[in-house]
Amino acid sequence: MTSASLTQTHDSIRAVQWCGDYLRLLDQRLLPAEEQWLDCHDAEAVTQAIQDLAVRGAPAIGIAAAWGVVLAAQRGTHLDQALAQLRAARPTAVNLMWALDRMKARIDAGADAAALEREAQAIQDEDLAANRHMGELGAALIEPGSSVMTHCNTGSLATSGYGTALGVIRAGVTAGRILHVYAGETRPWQQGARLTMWELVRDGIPAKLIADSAASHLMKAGEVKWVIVGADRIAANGDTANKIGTYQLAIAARHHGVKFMVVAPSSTVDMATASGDDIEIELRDAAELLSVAGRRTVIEGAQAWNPVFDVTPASLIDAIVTERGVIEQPSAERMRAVFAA
Ligand SMILES: CSC[C@H]1O[C@H](OP(=O)(O)O)[C@H](O)[C@@H]1O
Repeated sequence: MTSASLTQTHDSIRAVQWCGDYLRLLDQRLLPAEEQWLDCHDAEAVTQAIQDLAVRGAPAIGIAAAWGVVLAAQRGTHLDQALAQLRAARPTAVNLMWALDRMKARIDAGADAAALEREAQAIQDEDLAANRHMGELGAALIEPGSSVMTHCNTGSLATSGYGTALGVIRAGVTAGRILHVYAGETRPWQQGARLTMWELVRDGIPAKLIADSAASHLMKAGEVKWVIVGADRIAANGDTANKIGTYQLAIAARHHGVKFMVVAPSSTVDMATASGDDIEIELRDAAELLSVAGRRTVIEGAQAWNPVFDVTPASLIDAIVTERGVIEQPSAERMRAVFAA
């Protein structure tokens, strides 16, 4: 592990950086206390970084995995083995499988390490372009002068840059449509508190952190017009898997007349999965709930259940924004109209 000072600021933070023969990741386990870079020299190290959440966020783990395949090709590692290891790193975010399928197609077509490097770079570049386009599309839905709420971290750290839901927020702030942001802390890993607030404060975007359990109270007070979230997998009928706690935000939003927006690139859409019932939900170590910052906070002997995603039914979503356009009141038919092969 090496440390380096951040050379970029604001939405140009690039947390996943290809350095020619190794992959450099801004270690998200340590933010905001420390800005340290983790250098991965082989596919095993990339797999480990994904499993341990040094790199996280659906698009970012897909991009990192693509670079992991390049490292395997450069080092002459058995490619099928590297692909299998990377694919098994995390189960819910389909961007991981999407990126590996794309790399596998190039391998099957006879691509060498240089050609695979070009493919991984294309995956990374396309994600940035998609984020910027989604930012414009999503921001246009928001009434000028609004406050919004977000959950987890969907910004530059979770993508190739700019962000999905946080990209809409960035574009909305720039356009004067969003005046204020509320970020849920996102227990237990605190992506909202540690990462989203880090990005918002660095950008100078007016924002307040709230406890996850304050969300309904905030909505009842009429403080927010939209809840804007990312996604890890969107099924063919529009059901959306995202960070645990998203489902209860969608229920509360509908109850209080607050609009609910999902923002994700088309690489997050899984038309082979019929509905949210078919999405595998990642269960992580109970220790993530039983401790805070590595310090045990719950009595020894206590058990915990730690699903890290949940599924929001399409019926609770007002708009799904991808780089291909906006799907309002999503349904299987409306999804098919945009994503049918
Ligand atoms: C831009 S998608 C980010 C997405 O990733 C999060 O999960 P994790 O931090 O566990 O990788 C979460 O579901 C976010 O919405």
